[in-house]
Amino acid sequence: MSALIVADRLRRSFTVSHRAGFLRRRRTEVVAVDAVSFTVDRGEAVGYVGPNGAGKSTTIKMLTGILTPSAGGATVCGLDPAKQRRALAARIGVVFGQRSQLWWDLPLSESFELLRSIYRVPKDDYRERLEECVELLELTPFLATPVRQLSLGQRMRGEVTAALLHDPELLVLDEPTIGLDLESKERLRAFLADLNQRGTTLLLTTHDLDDIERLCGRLMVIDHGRVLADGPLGELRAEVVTERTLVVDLTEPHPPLTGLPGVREVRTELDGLRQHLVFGRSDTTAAALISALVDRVAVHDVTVAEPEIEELIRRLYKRSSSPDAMTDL
Ligand SMILES: Nc1ncnc2c1ncn2[C@@H]1O[C@H](COP(=O)(O)OP(=O)(O)OP(=O)(O)O)[C@@H](O)[C@H]1O
Repeated sequence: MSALIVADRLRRSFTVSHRAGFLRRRRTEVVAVDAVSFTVDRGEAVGYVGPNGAGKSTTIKMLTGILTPSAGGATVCGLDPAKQRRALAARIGVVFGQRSQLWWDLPLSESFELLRSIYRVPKDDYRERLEECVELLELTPFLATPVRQLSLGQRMRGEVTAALLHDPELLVLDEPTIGLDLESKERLRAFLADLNQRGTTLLLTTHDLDDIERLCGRLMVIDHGRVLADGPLGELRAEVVTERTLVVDLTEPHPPLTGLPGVREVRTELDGLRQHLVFGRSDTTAAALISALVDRVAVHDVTVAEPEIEELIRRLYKRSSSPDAMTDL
């Protein structure tokens, strides 16, 4: 696999001035992104997450050539975003949830037509791609509607189409599902997952962790301008989540199922009809526990409960702010 994005000690600071007395102002430096390095291979789908002000948008802006790094550098599609912004624009698609690349007073279809000529997309290629987006994102009912009259969900489907008309290798999305209702979110996620399956690389920032669960094979967690964790969701889970819970539904109520090997805690519900067995990841496996269980009781159903992704990220932050905190997870 070849690297499509290489960030090499990317840094960006801003000088902000604030009042420091009656007439005095003081200037301070805010480091938004602090020597961030990573690579993204062709075909990956990477979620870039972190709390407000972590440095996500600033990173994305540097990777797309909107902002120049204060130090370090990046290569995207083999180009330097800061120096070759126009050439890069022809190779990547960018969707900012909060900003539009469409013309507000024009019908959606005319915005697409304008973008076609700006990007000099050959007519046949354009028609083919547009038809595909129109079908998959169900744009037909509002193609003739001026953009200002579209709902947020309709506009976002239009934005994604606009970003794909020139067949980019990489699609960068900043909060693509923000403000959308559940159905629109799901439709957009399904479309993006399919696009990635067919080879388009995705890099997205999001606060909606269902986006990550659904779309991203890899998660990068950033805070205070630094990458705290980087890896597949499953691996990050295994790193910081030391306990799992087997939820067991029995065919009839039973006293707490204590004494099973590796089980640290038992909680019961419904008079013991449902039991939560908390076990150490390194002490036993769900499979071993289930086979020990069926020897003792009649089991109706089992599920393994993983902590929510929000909890996972909270633990990653906690781990980075205090390495000793791992012991009490
Ligand atoms: N143009 C700017 N001038 C001054 N400070 C800025 C500027 N842009 C960003 N910052 C600061 O840099 C830091 C990182 O901001 P950034 O927008 O990259 O974070 P973010 O992770 O995208 O946050 P959010 O999730 O809220 O969008 C913040 O402290 C922010 O206030």
